[in-house]
Amino acid sequence: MNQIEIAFDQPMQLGECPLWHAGEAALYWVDISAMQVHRLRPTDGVHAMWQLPAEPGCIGRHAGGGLIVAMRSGVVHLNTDNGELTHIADAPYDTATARFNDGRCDAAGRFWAGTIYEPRDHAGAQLYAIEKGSVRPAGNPVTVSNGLGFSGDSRTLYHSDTTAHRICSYEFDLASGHIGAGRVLKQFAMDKSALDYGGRPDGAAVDSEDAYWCAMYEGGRLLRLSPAGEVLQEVILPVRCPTMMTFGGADLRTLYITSVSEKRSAAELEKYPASGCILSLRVEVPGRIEPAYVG
Ligand SMILES: O=C1O[C@H](CS(=O)(=O)O)[C@@H](O)[C@H](O)[C@H]1O
Repeated sequence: MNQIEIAFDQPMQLGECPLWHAGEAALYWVDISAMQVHRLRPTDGVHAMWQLPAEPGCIGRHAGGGLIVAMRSGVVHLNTDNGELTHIADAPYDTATARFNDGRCDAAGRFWAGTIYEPRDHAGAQLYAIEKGSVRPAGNPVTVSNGLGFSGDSRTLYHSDTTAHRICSYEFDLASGHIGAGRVLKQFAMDKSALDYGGRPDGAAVDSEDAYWCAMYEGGRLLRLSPAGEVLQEVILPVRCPTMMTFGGADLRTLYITSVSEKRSAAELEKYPASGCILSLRVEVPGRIEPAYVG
């Protein structure tokens, strides 16, 4: 197994949504709690940060340049040249109890963003498709929407509910954006106090062999699952709460992983001093270039 390295050593509070921009050879990600978007050019270490007025749950490349950003308060375009924000869509939920969470673009140029229902007492969150500035709910209600991904042929959509410890796969029609029949890809054990607790599924990325990489929050590991849900590989991490990964580098074989430092115990942070940092790991099978939002 290749060595895990620290790609960016300033800890994020709630690092999420790493996104490789191949055209810029740069890694973007968000710190949700700090209300920031970050960019790092790994070749020369140049780093930039944009401070936002609300928590960004997820980002995608925008075909016109810059990023689409799903913030608690609504969806915006971030001009990464001058920092300007332009409204795309209102938040389709009560911003007092929910915010956008994990998301990514599909190959037809839609942006998919799910929400997190913060009281976490019922499935009050939802996945949304954002297309030409309009937002529509899609898929089954969840409590914490996460793990969105697409197979290479775009005929499968992956989606997880972190709270339910469950990853599902659905039939997907790229032309219409319709989500069809689903099945459970993997159900994880839910007893958080068990000594062998392995964590719950957070963000994900699908590689070019259509394996589903999944960050196991509070599990301190990544899993690589086959399209049938078998565990093909496990990677133990030097953090307990990884949140998501993306494939980057010129060959798309560097996995960049975000993680969390906020609301973790002093003992955990002492044991895992890399908590919140951006980790990287060389892998055998490359990922794919992330599609962009076409507006
Ligand atoms: O806020 C977040 O927290 C969840 C983890 S959990 O709800 O506490 O289990 C994480 O999955 C999510 O991505 C993050 O935004």
